[in-house]
Amino acid sequence: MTHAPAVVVRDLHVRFGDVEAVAGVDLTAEAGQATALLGRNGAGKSTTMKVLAGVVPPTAGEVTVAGHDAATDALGVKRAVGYCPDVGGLVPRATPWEHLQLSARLRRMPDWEDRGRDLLERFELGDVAHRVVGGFSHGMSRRLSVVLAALHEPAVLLLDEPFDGVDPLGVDATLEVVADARARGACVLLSTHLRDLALEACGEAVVLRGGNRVAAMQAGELTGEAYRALLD
Ligand SMILES: Nc1ncnc2c1ncn2[C@@H]1O[C@H](COP(=O)(O)OP(=O)(O)OP(=O)(O)O)[C@@H](O)[C@H]1O
Repeated sequence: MTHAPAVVVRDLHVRFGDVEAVAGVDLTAEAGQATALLGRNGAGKSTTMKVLAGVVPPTAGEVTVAGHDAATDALGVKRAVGYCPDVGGLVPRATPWEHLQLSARLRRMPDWEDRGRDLLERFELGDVAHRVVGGFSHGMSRRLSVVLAALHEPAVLLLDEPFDGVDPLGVDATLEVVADARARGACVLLSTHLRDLALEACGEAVVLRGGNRVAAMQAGELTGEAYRALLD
């Protein structure tokens, strides 16, 4: 029996006014796989992630996420994914626990509390579970964003710059979340500038440049030299 890949992107274009943020990206990712999205500032990684999360519509091209067409079924896409955006997404006056409550309610999750508590502990946010996030450091906010993306064990986990400003324990907790997601058969896409961590977290790598995919390979093949050559 054949199965459809968890994520299919064909000739994706995203335009914001005069800016073509994504200019013909192709990407396929399977269940149980983790794929790193790499590329210089402005290469189109976050915009591609936003389309995969169902929060920005494709201007042209074909995008299917867990069987849902991003152009016509953005709600279906949102239900299938867990998304850690590159910035924002948190309510400054709410606590981590309230963020979890809201997320669980929106997704009609029964019995989420034990998993929520466990994730907060793994990301060392247990002690601040009832403190408003407005005063959180950048790294603490990033860690909470990963927790929120992972809470409902989504079919497709999208982590946009999850390591940005995060300390080594937070990095380890994030790597563990990626490994757990893969082990239960989820598809993971992770954008980062950190080649070493991309290699550690992911088996596949895709490099974007100027809104185009310039390479797709096994992560192990992405040597420092190869990566630098692809960025130029
Ligand atoms: N809402 C928007 N309006 C106008 N231009 C945008 C918008 N979002 C992104 N862009 C532009 O699209 C291009 C790609 O941006 P994107 O954020 O996807 O890149 P990135 O690879 O994630 O970069 P970084 O590594 O700096 O986060 C950039 O030129 C950016 O300025």
